[in-house]
Amino acid sequence: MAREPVIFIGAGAWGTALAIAAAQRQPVLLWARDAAQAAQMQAQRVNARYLPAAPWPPALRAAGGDVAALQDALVHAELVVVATPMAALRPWLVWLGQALPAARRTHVPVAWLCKGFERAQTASGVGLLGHEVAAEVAPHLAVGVLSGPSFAQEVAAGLPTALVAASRSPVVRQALVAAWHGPALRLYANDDVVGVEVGGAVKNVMAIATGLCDGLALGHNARAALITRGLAEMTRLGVALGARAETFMGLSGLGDLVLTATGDLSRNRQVGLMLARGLTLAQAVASLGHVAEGVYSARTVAQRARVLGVRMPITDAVVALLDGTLQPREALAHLMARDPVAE
Ligand SMILES: NC(=O)c1ccc[n+]([C@@H]2O[C@H](COP(=O)([O-])OP(=O)(O)OC[C@H]3O[C@@H](n4cnc5c(N)ncnc54)[C@H](O)[C@@H]3O)[C@@H](O)[C@H]2O)c1
Ligand SMILES: O=P(O)(O)OC[C@H](O)CO
Repeated sequence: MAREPVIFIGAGAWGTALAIAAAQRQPVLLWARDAAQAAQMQAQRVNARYLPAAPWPPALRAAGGDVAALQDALVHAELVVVATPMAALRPWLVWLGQALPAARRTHVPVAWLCKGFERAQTASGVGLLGHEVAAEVAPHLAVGVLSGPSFAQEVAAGLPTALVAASRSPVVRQALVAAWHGPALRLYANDDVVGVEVGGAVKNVMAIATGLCDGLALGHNARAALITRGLAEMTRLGVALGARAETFMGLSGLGDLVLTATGDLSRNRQVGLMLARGLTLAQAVASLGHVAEGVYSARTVAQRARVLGVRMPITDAVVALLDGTLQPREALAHLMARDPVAE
C-alpha cells in the first residue's frame, strides 16, 4: 500500500497545482470526491477537467470516491491540505477532527487553501472565516492556511510565485514552508491568521467590482480608485476583527488584491466582466466551471462589517449587484454619489 506523507482533499485547479508542486520533493496523494475523475487523472497523469495543461510528476497519485481509503491514507499523513471551496471546509474539518488517528490528531498539520467567508448558516447567524470554523468544530487540530497572489495555471507552469503560510503555530508555519519553498515558489510565514484570511476573502469581492468597472470601460482612474478604496475597506474590516493593519500591505492583502482585480485569469474578475456584458449571475457562474468565492462571500463580508460598524460601500454595492437590486451601471453610480468623506 502506498504511503504518501502529503494528502490533498479536493482536486480542483488550485489543489492540483499545489499537489504537483509538492510532489517534486515527496509522494503526494490527491483525493477527489468523484471516483471516475480520480481514475481518469491517475490513468492520464493530468487533471483534464480542472488543470489540463499541467502534466503530473511520478510522485503524485490520484484516488477518489472512497472516504474509507482516505481515512486509511491518513495513518501515514504528515501534512493534510483541504483544497475545496470554502463551502466544503466545515464538513471536512469536522471529519478530519475525528478521522485523523487519535495519537496524531493534535500535531499533524491541517491546512486549507480556501479564500472566503462561509455563507451565514442562519439569517441571524454570521458566516465565518476558516480559522473561526476550525476553532468551532475541531479546536484540537494543528491548523493553518495558504494564501497570497497565485493563479493555479501560473504555479503549474513553474512561473515564480510568492505565497503566505499563516498559522498561530510555528510548527505548522514551518511545515508549510518546508513543503513548498524553493526556486519557483517562495513562502513567507505569517502568524496573523485573521489578516491573511480577511485579505484572501475580501479581495475576491473587490475583483468582482473591478471586473465590472473594466467591463463598463470606466477607465484606469476608476480601476485604481476601486483597488485603493477596496484596500481601505479590507483593512478596516480586518483590524476590527483583530488583524494587524500591516498585513494588508503584504502579499495576502495588497498583493492578492492587485493580482485578482487586474489579472484576467481571475474567476472573480471574470464574474464582474460578464455581469457588465449583461449576463445574469447564474449564467456567469455556470460559464466559469470553477468556483468564484466572492459571489458566496460578499453577503457575509457585508454582514460582518455591519455587525462591527465598519463602512464597506464597495462591498455593499457588489452585494446589491449580486442580489439584483442594482444594475451594473447603477451600482457604480451609487458609489460615486456617496457623500464626501476624508480619505
Ligand atoms: N485557482 C486558483 O488559482 C486559486 C488560487 C488560490 C486560492 N484558491 C482558492 O482555493 C479554493 C479552491 O479553488 P480551486 O481553484 O481549486 O476551485 P475549482 O473550482 O477549480 O475546484 C474545486 C474543487 O473542489 C471540489 N469539491 C467541491 N466540494 C467538495 C467537497 N465537499 N469535497 C471534496 N471536493 C470538493 C470540486 O469537485 C473541485 O474539484 C477556493 O477557495 C479558491 O478561492 C484558488
Ligand atoms: O481566480 P480567483 O478570482 O479565484 O483568484 C485566484 C487566486 O485567489 C488569486 O490569488
